Formats: sequence, structure tokens, C-alpha cells
Amino acid sequence: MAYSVKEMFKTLQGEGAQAGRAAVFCRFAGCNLWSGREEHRADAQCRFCDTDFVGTDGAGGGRFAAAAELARAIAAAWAGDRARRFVVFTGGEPLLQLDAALIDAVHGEGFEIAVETNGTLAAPDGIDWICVSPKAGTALSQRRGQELKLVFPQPDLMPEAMDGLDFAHFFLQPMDGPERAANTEAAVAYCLSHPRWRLSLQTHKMIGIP
Ligand SMILES: C[S@@+](CC[C@H](N)C(=O)[O-])C[C@H]1O[C@@H](n2cnc3c(N)ncnc32)[C@H](O)[C@@H]1O
Ligand SMILES: Nc1nc2[nH]cc(C(=O)O)c2c(=O)[nH]1
Ligand code: SF4
Ligand SMILES: [Mg+2]
Repeated sequence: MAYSVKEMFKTLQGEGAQAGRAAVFCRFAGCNLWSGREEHRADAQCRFCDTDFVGTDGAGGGRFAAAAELARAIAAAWAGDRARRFVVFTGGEPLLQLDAALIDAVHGEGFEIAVETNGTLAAPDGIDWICVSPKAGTALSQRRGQELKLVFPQPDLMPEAMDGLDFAHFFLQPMDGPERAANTEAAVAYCLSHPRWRLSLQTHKMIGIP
């Protein structure tokens, strides 16, 4: 199938348990919880998104006709040897597009594969690192993985509701926006009193890298 990619870049993973690790970010266009247009934000299922995922016009973006073509572009963006190759599929919602053919092609280029997903769609087999970031008011389909990263606070989605889920790591990530400082303080307080939960900061924003 064909793939619509908003942008592609090599940077350090900024968030969660893999923070600080070099990765190619492949940002797919489109999401099932918001159109991405500001005039629709107030009525969307997910209203706090910090990302432009509309269209294919970003740096390294475009339409890729086949899995092998996109996998080659990801390898070119890595621009290094085959050691520790790592790609993060994000978006938008990557599970609208990431399929077995692309997983196989990217593994064939020597990459470990991570995904950042809202969890409303089941992940295909073969992904090495699944990070689920649930959104209040949506049904969670992907209930297991390596990392659960809850944007905090979401008044209708308390961390306690995640206690039965099968993840290796549980993170609270302060919601960016006008209340970021207060949200960070609240997340710190929650982690102090609930030590299963760790704080995930968006470190790339602090140091001004993509
Ligand atoms: C832009 S989303 C794309 C992947 C997928 N659609 C998802 O929501 O997980 C990437 C990550 O950024 C997080 N995120 C989005 N907006 C945020 C905000 N305002 N503050 C903190 N994290 C945010 C998401 O929850 C997710 O973990
Ligand atoms: N550096 C960096 N780390 C990230 N981790 C998750 C991101 C995302 O937008 O999915 C992201 C991003 O956009 N940049
Ligand atoms: S689900 Fe992810 S990409 Fe979609 S609007 Fe929410 S944060 Fe943004
Ligand atoms: Mg981001």
C-alpha cells in the first residue's frame, strides 16, 4: 500500500524510557481522533495535541508508493552504519498506516521499530517497542506493550484506571500548553505518592531539537 508521511527527521527520542536515544522519526499524516485543523480542535476527541500532522509537505515527507521505498528513505535519514538503528513511527496516528509489509521492510534495513500510538487501534505483530498514550473518552484496544505514557492531567482519565494494564513502564507526561508548569507540578506530586509511575519530560522541547 501507499504511505502518507508528514515529515521525517533524525533526532534524539525526547520522551519516556528511551529518552536520549538516536532515532529516525517517521511522522505519518492523519489521525483518527482529530482532523488536525484548528477549527475542529474544540470538537475533537483529542484536544491537546502539540503536533502538525496534516499533509505530506514537511521536511522528508511525501507519498511513498511501497514499503521498500519508505524503508529506504528511513535508512537514508539514519545516515549511519547498521549499529543500533532505531525508528520511531508516530504521527498523527501511525497505526492507521503501519502494516506488516512496512515492518518487514524496515526490519530488513536493520532497524529496531518503536511506535507512539493513542491505543485505539490494535498494533500489528512485529513492533519492538510499543508506547501507548491513552486519550480520555476513547476505547483502549492496545492494552499491552513496553511503555504506557499518560499525558497528565486528563480529568476523565485517571492513572488509577491503568493499573491492570500489561506494560513494563508507566509514565506521566505533563500536558504541554498554557498550564504546563502547573501540570508538571501535579505530575511530580503524583509520582511521589504513586512510585509505580515515573515522570516523562519532553526533553527535546527543553533543548530546542526536533
Ligand atoms: C503527537 S502524538 C502522536 C502519536 C499518537 N497519535 C499518540 O497520541 O500517542 C505523540 C506523543 O505526544 C503526546 N502529546 C501530544 N500532545 C501533547 C501535549 N500537549 N503535551 C504532552 N504530550 C503530548 C501524545 O500523547 C503522544 O504520547
Ligand atoms: N525528539 C522528539 N521526541 C519525541 N518523542 C515522541 C515524539 C512524537 O511527536 O511522537 C517526539 C518528537 O516529536 N520529537
Ligand atoms: S491522538 Fe495523538 S496525533 Fe492524534 S490528536 Fe491526539 S496527540 Fe495528536
Ligand atoms: Mg512530538
